[in-house]
Amino acid sequence: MYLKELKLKNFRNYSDLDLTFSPQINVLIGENAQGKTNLLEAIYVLALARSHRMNDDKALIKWGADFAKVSGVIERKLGSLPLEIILSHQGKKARINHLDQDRLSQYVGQFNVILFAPEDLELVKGSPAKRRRFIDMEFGQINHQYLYNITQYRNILKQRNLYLRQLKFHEAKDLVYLDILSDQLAGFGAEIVWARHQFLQQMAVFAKEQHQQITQQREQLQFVYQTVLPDEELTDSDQIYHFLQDQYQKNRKRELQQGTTVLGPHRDDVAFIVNDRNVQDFGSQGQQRTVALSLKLAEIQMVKQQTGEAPVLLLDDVLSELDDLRQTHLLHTIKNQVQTFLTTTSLDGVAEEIIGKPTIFQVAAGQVTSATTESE
Ligand SMILES: Nc1ncnc2c1ncn2[C@@H]1O[C@H](COP(=O)(O)OP(=O)(O)OP(=O)(O)O)[C@@H](O)[C@H]1O
Repeated sequence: MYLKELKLKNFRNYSDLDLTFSPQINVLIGENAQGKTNLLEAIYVLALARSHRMNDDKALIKWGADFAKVSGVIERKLGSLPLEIILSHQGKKARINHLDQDRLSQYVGQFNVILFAPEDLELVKGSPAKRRRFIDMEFGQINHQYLYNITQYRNILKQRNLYLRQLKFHEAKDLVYLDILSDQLAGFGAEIVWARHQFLQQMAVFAKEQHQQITQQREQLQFVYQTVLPDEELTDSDQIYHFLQDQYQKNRKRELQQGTTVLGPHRDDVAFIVNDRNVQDFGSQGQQRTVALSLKLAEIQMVKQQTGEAPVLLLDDVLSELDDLRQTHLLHTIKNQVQTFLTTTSLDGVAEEIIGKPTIFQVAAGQVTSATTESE
């Protein structure tokens, strides 16, 4: 799939923008703070109905404006698809083919994007929350049910934690209500753990292959999913459900003392093992970066496998962070296969023989001009 057209109205520093893109490589070139990342963010918002850099949608609305609109046309095997996201101070609206969508979990997944930014290079050594978010955003794009379960889990977890606090401070005492919440949480939690287990197993195969190629067979990458039960003991969602229920009973005293839910998929993590050692603790910065790159490339393959189409790749100033070997591997893998948007302040140092003849856009102070493509 690829993004053919993008229109922005009052999005960040863009008042009005209307662009048509190449299905291959699009380079957004400009000085710092001109709006290159804002443009990638708009594409991300069109795909996932939320920003990759913040939770507050209001920050996306141009200062002083009442609303922001991002619309685009996606070309897929089945034809063109218009998508639209409208953000206002009252909330957000999503439209597929000009029709309002009631549920954002239904909207997400029409347009698949993979974003790779310098902060992703921190994925391996960053906090577990970053890795959970990575799994949720990537898996959520290709599985509506997963996204729905995550939303439900978060809502119930919030209610349950609130209720545990009330019990802790003796503002409530009905333990039957706690049982009801525990049962609901165990239900959604079990589905999430089982889905993550399966997703990570599939993704590990692709990531291992990518990692081997980048390191010229020197390194073996493995994933270890760290959840409520050891990875190898997970058999199905029913088993996890009963296990969680049992654990909530066993930990009741502790939860009442702490006033919070002490276990469940909201505490999950994943460890990346290279040649039998955890890269988070023992890997060099270079090895950690290779893992991050292998993960991103594995995601592209996952989306392709699940949807039958390649996603769109957004590279936010990341090429300059990769050495020649990794840069070459990345560009070779995407060449002629994946529509790519790449932001940079300069193309100097980017392997020209691989990047080929991209379509270039100049970005300056919220204005984008199409520079002559080198192929013309
Ligand atoms: N809601 C908003 N309304 C108007 N302008 C905004 C808004 N949010 C951010 N900006 C402006 O957008 C600009 C930043 O753009 P962006 O983050 O896309 O930079 P960039 O071109 O990617 O630069 P860099 O290379 O430094 O990452 C800043 O000038 C900032 O003031």
